[in-house]
Amino acid sequence: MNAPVLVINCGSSSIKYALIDSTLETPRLAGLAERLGTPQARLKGKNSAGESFIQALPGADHAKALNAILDRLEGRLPVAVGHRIVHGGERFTQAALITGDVLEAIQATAALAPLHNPANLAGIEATQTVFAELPQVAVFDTAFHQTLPPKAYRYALPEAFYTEHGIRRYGFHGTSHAFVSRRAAELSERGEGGWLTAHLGNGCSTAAVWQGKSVDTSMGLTPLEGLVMGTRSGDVDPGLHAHLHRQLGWSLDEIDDVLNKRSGLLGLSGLTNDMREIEEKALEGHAGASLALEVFCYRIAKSLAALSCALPVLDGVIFTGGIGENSPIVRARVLELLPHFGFALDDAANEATIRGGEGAIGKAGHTGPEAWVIPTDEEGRIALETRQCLETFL
Ligand SMILES: Nc1ncnc2c1ncn2[C@@H]1O[C@H](COP(=O)(O)OP(=O)(O)O)[C@@H](O)[C@H]1O
Ligand SMILES: CC(=O)OP(=O)(O)O
Ligand SMILES: [Mg+2]
Repeated sequence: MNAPVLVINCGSSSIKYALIDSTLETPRLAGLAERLGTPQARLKGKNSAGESFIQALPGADHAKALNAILDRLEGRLPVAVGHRIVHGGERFTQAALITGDVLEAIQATAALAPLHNPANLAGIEATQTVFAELPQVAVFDTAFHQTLPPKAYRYALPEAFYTEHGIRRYGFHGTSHAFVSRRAAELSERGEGGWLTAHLGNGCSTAAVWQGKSVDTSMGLTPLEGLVMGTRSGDVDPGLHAHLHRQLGWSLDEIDDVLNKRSGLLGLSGLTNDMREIEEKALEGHAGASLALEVFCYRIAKSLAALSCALPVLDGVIFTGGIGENSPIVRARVLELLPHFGFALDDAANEATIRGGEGAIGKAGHTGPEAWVIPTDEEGRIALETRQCLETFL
């Protein structure tokens, strides 16, 4: 089965797409429809020759954007569509062929990922209209973390919260943590062993992976728990909600909005959610940007140290995502904050590993835990799981 899979990652106002064949070749026919539903809506991407294009799609909705994407596939018809679905609850431990029953289950978890699942569902609906004959597969961010033991996934809350309402830690970015930990097992002489993974993009999370299985992770019931992110606060005192409500009169929607959309790097710096700009301004001496960078790195280090408790042996740490792949400053600062772990950073390798570079950034011959940069490939992994699902079910 060599025909390509169309991978779709639908957000509330954007659709990321990639057409991926079974060899996972690059450059890929891939792109992003953004600002959907506004006069500035546009499609930008790369054709199969690797050339960039931008196409204005004023006022386009998801369905219109999908039609424009279809026109950009250069006549290569996909064999299936693979959708990134952020929350799959406890039901989905692997990818699933999308049937009426599966759609209902995804709808039922929408309340647990209000920023992500409703948009994912809109994407499935629009895709089912535009690509009516193609099988559609759901690949879940939560699936890889379904191997967490109860001590890692249960909150210390009354039992009925879990048994009656499904309130537990689920974890996200599973395709990315799975991809980079498998890749490290291939690249490193240490093999599967125990790896800490740090996915640092707009959303950020860490995971502990023991012998290929996720055993703990920083995100929880929703993708708000854990690290400092672009606009998300990550962990705060749970008492904050009652305080904001009782003392300051904030509504639940306002609290949700500030923690998800106005906090993180943006909130701390008062400037931006973009790490490139944070680094630039911090270098110029901007106090807010410097603090944002410091808190961001400290919280990653603290999370990695905590997750190391889930591993019998620590073989190494892996950085990935837009920040993890491109920021030698963040990687160096995080490792400096973990002196007891015995990492040995090779400064030259760290500085040189950017823009899609893959490799070890620890000193050669060092016997302590390794440090790696591994570019993630969530789309490639979704295409692979989509193919495997088709082979099982069709
Ligand atoms: N050269 C760079 N240096 C530092 N940060 C970078 C660099 N390039 C990209 N980033 C950061 O990566 C983040 C986006 O990560 P990415 O994985 O692309 O996001 P998403 O989660 O939306 O896929 C942004 O904070 C961006 O500033
Ligand atoms: C789950 C999550 O945080 O996803 P993203 O990084 O795409 O926002
Ligand atoms: Mg990304």
